[in-house]
Amino acid sequence: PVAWGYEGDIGPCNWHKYFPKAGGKRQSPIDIDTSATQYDGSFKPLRIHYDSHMCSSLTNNGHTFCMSVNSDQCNLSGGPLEDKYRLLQFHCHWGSDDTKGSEHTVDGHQYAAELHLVHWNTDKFKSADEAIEKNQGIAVLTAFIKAGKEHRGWNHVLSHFKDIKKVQGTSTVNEDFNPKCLLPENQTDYWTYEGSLTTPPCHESVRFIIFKEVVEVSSEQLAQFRSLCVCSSRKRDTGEDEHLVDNFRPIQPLNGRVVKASFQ
Ligand SMILES: C[C@H](CNC(=O)c1ccc(S(N)(=O)=O)cc1)Cn1ccc2ccccc21
Ligand SMILES: [Zn+2]
Repeated sequence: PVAWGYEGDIGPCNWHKYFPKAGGKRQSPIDIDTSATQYDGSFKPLRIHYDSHMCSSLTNNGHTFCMSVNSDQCNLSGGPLEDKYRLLQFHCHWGSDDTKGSEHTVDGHQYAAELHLVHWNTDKFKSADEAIEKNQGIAVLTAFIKAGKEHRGWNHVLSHFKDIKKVQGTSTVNEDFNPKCLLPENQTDYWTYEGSLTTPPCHESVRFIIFKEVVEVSSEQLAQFRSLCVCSSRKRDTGEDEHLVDNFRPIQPLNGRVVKASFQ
């Protein structure tokens, strides 16, 4: 597989050379210009049904941490979605300090981090690997994260980070954890638009649902995101680990797409 990253020759400006879809017309992330969003009164309530008795595994894939979920009881439907989607994994994007890290921006404002809960369309496709590259195949519930008060739910995930500090590290998470606790309280106000995977191969298969309410975690918890290492144990010439930070893609052209709002 072709190596890609977030800086230098393998960075986002060159992804299109090996991953042609990265140069497509409906790429993500984007800036949400709230003065240009269109209210859509036809959306039904979002239905987010997750159970917490699901065995999951947490991995450092060298680009982010990924909590894989293998429960067929974690489903998403309603809102702008025509079909039923199943939770596959969740992960985050963050920066090297609290002033940057989210992928989407709102009126040009970038948050400290962004949570992606990735679901695949079980009505239209037989597997996640098929859905990942097809239109309407993927739905990503998205929450912005800012530095503030401690988030106790996040500690259930962060407590496993010491096992995945190095790339390809994996840890099994078998506790009574429901990822719904990572979402904001207000789940009726969101923006939604059709985009792409924000990492190569950047398939244009994603409907983003982005909550307006921002989730708070403490600065110490944000620092734990940054404790992950991007390389195996390759030391930089200065001898210290290379940390996994600034794993957010720059915003992409809207190309005439309209961002819908579930609220006025
Ligand atoms: C893409 C897939 C690996 N990438 C993702 O699953 C993924 C999910 C969500 C996002 S985000 N940040 O937009 O939420 C980004 C990437 C590998 N893979 C699996 C099947 C498959 C088929 C062809 C090519 C690659 C394939
Ligand atoms: Zn993501």
